[in-house]
Amino acid sequence: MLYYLGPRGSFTEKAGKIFSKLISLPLQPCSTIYEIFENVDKNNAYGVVPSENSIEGSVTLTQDLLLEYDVKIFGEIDIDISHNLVGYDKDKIEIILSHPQALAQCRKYIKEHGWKTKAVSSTAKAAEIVAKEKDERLGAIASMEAAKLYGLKILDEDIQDYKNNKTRFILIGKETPNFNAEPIAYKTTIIIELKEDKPGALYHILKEFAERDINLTRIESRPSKKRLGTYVFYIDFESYEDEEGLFKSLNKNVAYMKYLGTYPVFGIEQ
Ligand SMILES: O=C(O)C(=O)C[C@]1(C(=O)O)C=C[C@@H](O)C=C1
Repeated sequence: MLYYLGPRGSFTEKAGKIFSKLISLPLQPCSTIYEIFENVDKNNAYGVVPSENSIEGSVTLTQDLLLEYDVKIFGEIDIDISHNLVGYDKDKIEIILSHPQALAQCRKYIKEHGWKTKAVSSTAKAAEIVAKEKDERLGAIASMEAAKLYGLKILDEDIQDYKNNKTRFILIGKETPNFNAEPIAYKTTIIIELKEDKPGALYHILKEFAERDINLTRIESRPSKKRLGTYVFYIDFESYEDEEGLFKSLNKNVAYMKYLGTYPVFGIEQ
């Protein structure tokens, strides 16, 4: 089974459909990202979750759960995200419902109209609620598919604050799946915690990558949640032959390291 953030018509479903073809598994909707991680971990299943967006940055819940749960990343895909205002009548709208990431990606547009906002579990859930409530004062930010599925009008198209909007989705699981297509690249993700807070501590980590000519594609810090001002670092890098050698050297300078996997990146036509 391949779990995704539902209901039907969410952007995660779009990514889910692609992964579902790639690993030949049926899709099953979940109502939260938490529920996806739970199902993947308990049922030895797969899940597709948003990991970062080109406007709003990290999906922080996904990042935190990658550290908490015993799951690995097995694939990655970037999806074009075009948000739409959906509902009944634009002039009557007072409150906009959507996923917090979508509300943030359309922050300027919402502010220009002076609407209030309400965060819900996904863009498709927002459309579903607006359709059920049949209240003209409500609008949703959602996909065109969601508008069609839930019988709402598309009142404005492509409303995100920056046009070239993309979200990166990852495939999570416990065991390496078989893919029936060729990737465009391979990547590795690790999470590290520095040994001590001293001058050059992060430099000594980054030096290991620089000396081996490894291209980092992301470095991001999240609070360690142990003490204010202490962090864990999420590092993505392009595939490298001698990972064992690299990890051995890194281990000398880190208090903790979690390997999230070396996985294929797919570039599927959308
Ligand atoms: O709400 C949805 O449709 C989702 O699939 C979630 C999500 C996200 O969490 O980033 C996915 C893509 C967009 O960036 C907006 C929302």
